[in-house]
Amino acid sequence: MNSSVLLRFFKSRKLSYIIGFAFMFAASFIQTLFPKVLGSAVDLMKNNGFEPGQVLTQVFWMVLIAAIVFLCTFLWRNIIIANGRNLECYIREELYRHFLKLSPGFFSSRKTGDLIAYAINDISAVRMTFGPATAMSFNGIVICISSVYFMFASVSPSLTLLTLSPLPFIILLMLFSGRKVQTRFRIVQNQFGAVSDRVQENISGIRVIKAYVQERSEMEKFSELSSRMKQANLDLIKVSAALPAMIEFGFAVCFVMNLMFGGRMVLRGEISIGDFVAFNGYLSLIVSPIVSIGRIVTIFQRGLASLGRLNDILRVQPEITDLPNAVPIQPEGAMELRQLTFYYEGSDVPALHEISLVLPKGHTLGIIGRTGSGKSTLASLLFRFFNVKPGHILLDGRDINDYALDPLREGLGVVPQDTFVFAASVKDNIVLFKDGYTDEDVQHAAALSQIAGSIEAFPDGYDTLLGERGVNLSGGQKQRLAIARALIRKPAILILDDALSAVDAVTEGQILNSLRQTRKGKSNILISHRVSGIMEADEIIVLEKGRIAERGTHEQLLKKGGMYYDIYTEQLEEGEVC
Ligand SMILES: Nc1ncnc2c1ncn2[C@@H]1O[C@H](COP(=O)(O)OP(=O)(O)OP(=O)(O)O)[C@@H](O)[C@H]1O
Repeated sequence: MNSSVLLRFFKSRKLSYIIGFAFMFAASFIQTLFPKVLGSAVDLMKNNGFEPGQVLTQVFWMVLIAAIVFLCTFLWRNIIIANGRNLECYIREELYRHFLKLSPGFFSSRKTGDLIAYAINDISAVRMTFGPATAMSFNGIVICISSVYFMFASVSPSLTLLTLSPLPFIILLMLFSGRKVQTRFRIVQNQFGAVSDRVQENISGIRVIKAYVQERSEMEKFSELSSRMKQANLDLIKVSAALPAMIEFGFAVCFVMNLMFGGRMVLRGEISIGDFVAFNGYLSLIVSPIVSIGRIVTIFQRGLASLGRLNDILRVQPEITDLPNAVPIQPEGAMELRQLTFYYEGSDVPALHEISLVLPKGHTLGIIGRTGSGKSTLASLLFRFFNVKPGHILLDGRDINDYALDPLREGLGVVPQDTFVFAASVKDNIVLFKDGYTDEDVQHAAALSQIAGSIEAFPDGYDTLLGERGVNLSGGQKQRLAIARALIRKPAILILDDALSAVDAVTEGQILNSLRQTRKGKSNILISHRVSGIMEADEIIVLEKGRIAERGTHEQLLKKGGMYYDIYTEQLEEGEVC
């Protein structure tokens, strides 16, 4: 998938790449004409009674060469480097699109920090490889080949061979140290990952750390990680610092050899002084591309490693997708579960076991049960966050797997246990960045969920920023905001997953009252630990270890005197039921 992403990108920008590389070729090649013209000018000046006009012509050529090289370099840099940025943006969007397609199970098995690293570090490494590093390689190859050609063809083959004889050693040395640098660099990167993971985890869990007075021990662990990272960096510097010095030494040997052997050839009249100057110019021209080889190899190694990592991620297939003949319609509100059994991956204990029930359109189902009894699992199966075999969940008589995912989820509304607040305005948090809702719709949804008063007390009302950059909400306020978010969409089936646990009994009553009045003809599934949250439902099921232990209306269940009755009396004594 990923190589085709690269190919698709290159194909879509074929023309600009061809133009960019043409300018780059022109710049690199024309640059190598400069030492030759300089040499000719020196030869002209050396002769007695030289013609100033002839020298001026050479000067003109030199200025023209410099101007063309400047222009071509400016153009190719703009085209190729800009294409690198476009590639980065293209892959990042592909990756993000892919992330959005992946099923929740994928995200629970990966670290957030790792996924962020894909989107930032790896994509940036790929950009460096297929942008600047590729350009530098091409540029360097053209400069080196044409410089060596001119040294060989227009100065002296024997001098070229002699002077460049240290080059293979320099290149071998660079490749050898490059590998060492690469290994040590990988250790630095791993240490960096460990440090940033720790920082991220500690910042997210700062309240737990403080509450359990863990600051000192966390600091000690962090210091150890930080020292390891420092040591890894020092080890890297030992190799990387020696490399440029060794390369410079190698080139110094080349220049000294040119001075010795080239100088002798000038004295013997085998080459002109202008040739000697031109030769020096070519030698200077190839220094920079050859010095860059090590860096380019490192960039390529990193880029290819990152491309491999991205490939692995992009190859992960979303577990939950539309069937080929999926129907693009929203459910209308009737639900039936037939012998629904569900195991989480890797678990041999069913989270739900042979659940059968019917929820007619417009009815309300209450689900109560102890923690871990399977309540939230049932809610997440309705959203197809996990796959269920055909025939076990039916919506309006149609198997849930036959629905296209988007309309299915658009027809459902959920208020999950853990409410997520985006770093955005209150209004955007309610409409979820969708157009098409009026201010009145937003205010109405907020009023129904009993949050309007709190919002209006905020400095900027519905425009108040929430989350990291803005106001922090209490647990109960967050829950009510999430209820407004679900209500505004007027879903055919509304699922409140313990969504009133953080509000007081009076507010809970008010919200349930609003629901009864505004959701006539629509279905609701109320999941709660508290009897008060579900007692008015048309049918209540009591879940116990994934099975339906009891079912009926509130009155029927009380009469039964079973588990529901026990929960009710327990909560009555604790004052949780009015
Ligand atoms: N993603 C998951 N992977 C594996 N097991 C899970 C996962 N989510 C829940 N479980 C397990 O499935 C069982 C049912 O969990 P579920 O969250 O549905 O319970 P619950 O009734 O909603 O609990 P609570 O009232 O505490 O929210 C539990 O044993 C739980 O450990």
